Amino acid sequence: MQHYAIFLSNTFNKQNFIQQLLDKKAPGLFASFNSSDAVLFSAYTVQQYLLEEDIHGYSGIEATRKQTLRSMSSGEQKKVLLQHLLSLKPGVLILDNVFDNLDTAAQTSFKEELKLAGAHTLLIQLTHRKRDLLPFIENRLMVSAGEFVPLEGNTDDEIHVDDAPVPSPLHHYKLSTTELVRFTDVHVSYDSRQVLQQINWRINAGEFWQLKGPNGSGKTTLLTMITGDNVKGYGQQLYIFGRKKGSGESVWDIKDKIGYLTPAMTDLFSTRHTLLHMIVSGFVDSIGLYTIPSDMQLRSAYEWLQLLQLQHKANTAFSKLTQGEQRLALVARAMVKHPPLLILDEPLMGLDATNTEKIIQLINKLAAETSTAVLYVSHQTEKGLQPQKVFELLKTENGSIGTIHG
Ligand SMILES: Nc1ncnc2c1ncn2[C@@H]1O[C@H](COP(=O)(O)OP(=O)(O)OP(=O)(O)O)[C@@H](O)[C@H]1O
Repeated sequence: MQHYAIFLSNTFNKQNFIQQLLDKKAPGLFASFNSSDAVLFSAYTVQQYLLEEDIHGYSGIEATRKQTLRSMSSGEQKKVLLQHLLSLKPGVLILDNVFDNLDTAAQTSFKEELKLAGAHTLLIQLTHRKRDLLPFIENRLMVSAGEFVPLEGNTDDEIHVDDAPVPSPLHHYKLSTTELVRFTDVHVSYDSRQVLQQINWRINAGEFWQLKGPNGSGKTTLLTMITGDNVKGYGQQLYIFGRKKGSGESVWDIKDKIGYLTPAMTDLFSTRHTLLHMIVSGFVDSIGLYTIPSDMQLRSAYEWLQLLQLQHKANTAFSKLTQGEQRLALVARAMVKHPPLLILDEPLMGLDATNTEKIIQLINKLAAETSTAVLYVSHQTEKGLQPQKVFELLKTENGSIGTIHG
C-alpha cells in the first residue's frame, strides 16, 4: 500500500486538496487514489457529527456509547470518530491533523490502529507538525512552490517574534482580592460518575499557570466552572474573583474579567470583519464589531498589530488571513483589555511549527510583561512555554485528582 504523509504549512490550501480527494478528482501523484471512496478524519468531521446530533438527537457514530457526542471530551470524540471511520473499511482514509487534542496514550493507540488499518486502507496523512508524522509511512512529502516534493529535514524549524513592547492597558480593573480563582475540595460528577475529586487550586493575580491532563481528565469541566458556563460549581467552595459561586454573582461580571481563546472561535468570525475590527472587538467582548470604536481603542489595536507584525493586514478580512495569523489575532483580541485572567484553551491546535513557536513566544511575553494571570490549557507539556506552575489532573477510578508542580 502506497500511503502518504504530507507535511504542510498553514499557507497551503488544505481544504481544497481534501475536497479534491473526497470528490475523486485528486491531481498528479494522487490520481491513483481516485478509484476508491475516501473518508475524512478531521476536527471538521467531528463538528459535522455534532451538528447532526444537535439537529436530530443522534449523530450516527456514538452507537456503542451511552453518552452523547456533545458531552464527550474532545479526545473522546476523536476516538469515537476513528472507530466509526475504521468500521466503514474505507478505500482511502484522509487524516487531517489526526493527533490534535490527543494525549500521549491516545496517540500511541491511534498509531497502532492506523498501522493495522493501513493493511487494507490507503492512508493520506496531512499534518502541520513533523513530529506527528506517522512512523510507518515511508512516502513523506512537503509542498514547495505549489508542488509536492520529498520532505526535507526531520525537525520543526524555530523562529523568533518581534521584540516590541506589549501595548499598555486602556483601563485598569479594580478587584477586591488578588485571589482570582479558588477551588476548595471541589468535586464533580456526571450521571453519578465522578470525574473530579477534591480539587484544591488557587490562581492569584499575575500568575502563569498551565492546566494539563490527559483526554477526559476534566480540564474543560474546570475551565467552564471558572468562566461561569457550568453549574457544577454551585453549592461548593468555589470562589471566582472573590465571590462564592451561586452568591448572586453575574456571569457577565465574570466574563468581563476574563479574556478567552479557543481555536473553535475562529469559525465564529466568518463574516467580513476586518482584522483591525476583530482586535477592537476584544474591548467589548463581541464576536465582530457592532459599535463605533473610540480613537484610543483603534490606536491600541494598531499597536497590537505592530506587535504581531500584521499592520499591513489591518483592513484584510479576518476570514482571508492564514490560520497562523488568525490565531495570533485571537490571542491579541483576548488580551487587548488586559483582563485579570487570560484563558487559552489548546491555542496551538492545528498550527504548523513556525506559528506554534510564534504563539508560544507571544504567550510567554504576555505573562512576563503584564499583570494578567495566564491560564494555558493543554494535554501536554509544550516545548518553550514557561509557566510558573502546572496544575496537573491525574485520572483515577473515582475521578481525577489535581497535583501542583512548580
Ligand atoms: N455533560 C456531560 N455529561 C456527561 N459526561 C460529561 C459531560 N461533560 C463532560 N463529561 C465527561 O467528563 C469527563 C471530563 O470531560 P472534560 O471535557 O472536562 O475533559 P478534558 O480533560 O477537557 O478532555 P479533552 O482533553 O479530551 O478535551 C469526560 O469523561 C466526559 O465524557
